[in-house]
Amino acid sequence: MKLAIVGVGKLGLALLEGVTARGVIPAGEIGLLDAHSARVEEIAARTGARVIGRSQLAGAQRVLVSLQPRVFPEVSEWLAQENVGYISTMAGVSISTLVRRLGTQRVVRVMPNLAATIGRSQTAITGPKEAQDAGDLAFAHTLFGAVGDAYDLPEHLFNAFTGMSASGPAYAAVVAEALADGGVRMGLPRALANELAAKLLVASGELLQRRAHPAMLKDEVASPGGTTIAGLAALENAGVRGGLIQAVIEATRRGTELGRDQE
Ligand SMILES: NC(=O)C1=CN([C@@H]2O[C@H](COP(=O)(O)OP(=O)(O)OC[C@H]3O[C@@H](n4cnc5c(N)ncnc54)[C@H](OP(=O)(O)O)[C@@H]3O)[C@@H](O)[C@H]2O)C=CC1
Ligand SMILES: O=C(O)[C@@H]1CCC=N1
Repeated sequence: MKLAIVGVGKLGLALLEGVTARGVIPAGEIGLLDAHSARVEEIAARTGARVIGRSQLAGAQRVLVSLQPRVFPEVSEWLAQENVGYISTMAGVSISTLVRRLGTQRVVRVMPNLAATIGRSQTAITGPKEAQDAGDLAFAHTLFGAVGDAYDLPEHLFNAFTGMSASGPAYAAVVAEALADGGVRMGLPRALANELAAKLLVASGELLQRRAHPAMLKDEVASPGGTTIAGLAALENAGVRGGLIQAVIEATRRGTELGRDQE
């Protein structure tokens, strides 16, 4: 078994779908372990991966830990195996905590996001020299490179990356929902407003990638004395920029707290 995924929840499933769709690892070489046995049986049947139990973990070359941080202390008792490399997606959980609880230096800390399911995650990766020497870091780069962009990131920036990029799809969802609400408030049908909001976020993201700075796109859209600048002035009055900045600050702080809880 090349990879065991422990915790096949929202992120574990997104990664499994992204990885199997791209054929990085044959589905039959992936084991799935989760608390919800019926759900994971269905996922296994759909993807070609197989359900495994705790006793089969030792047969995995690498284990992807995609559990909530709060369950890690208890779970690490049976998760720890010899000659296995670990890759953790858990927000806030540091390399030193992973090493201590898993009893090995072969640990890689990653931070992807839900866009892995469509091959567009942005994933931060870090790990100690032992993980590099054992090929675990290279494996993580291959895995996450297949489901989006993979970045080497120093560990001290992981919580910031988490608070911005991993939490980011939720912020984008709130922006989309609020824009659609505005459209509905002004008379657009709900289904059309939701569709427009999602598509304009996708298209705006692509336009932003072709510009050196987000302000360039804003300035191109806003005609002097026109509609957009009236809307932008309202956003400034409402403190939307400050709200988004604060969201990243608070999410980053929460990552630090989650890490402290594990010490
Ligand atoms: N969701 C996201 O967008 C992202 C999440 N992450 C990180 O990834 C991790 C997983 O997140 P997410 O997928 O959202 O979480 P979920 O809660 O959706 O998934 C965790 C899964 O693990 C199961 N589980 C709980 N306890 C055990 C156990 N003892 N043995 C086996 N399985 C168990 C859960 O079951 P049950 O529901 O019964 O608890 C659930 O199915 C977190 O640490 C999070 O910080 C990182 C980046 C993005
Ligand atoms: O909200 C969380 O804690 C996880 C980590 C980043 C995205 N979801």
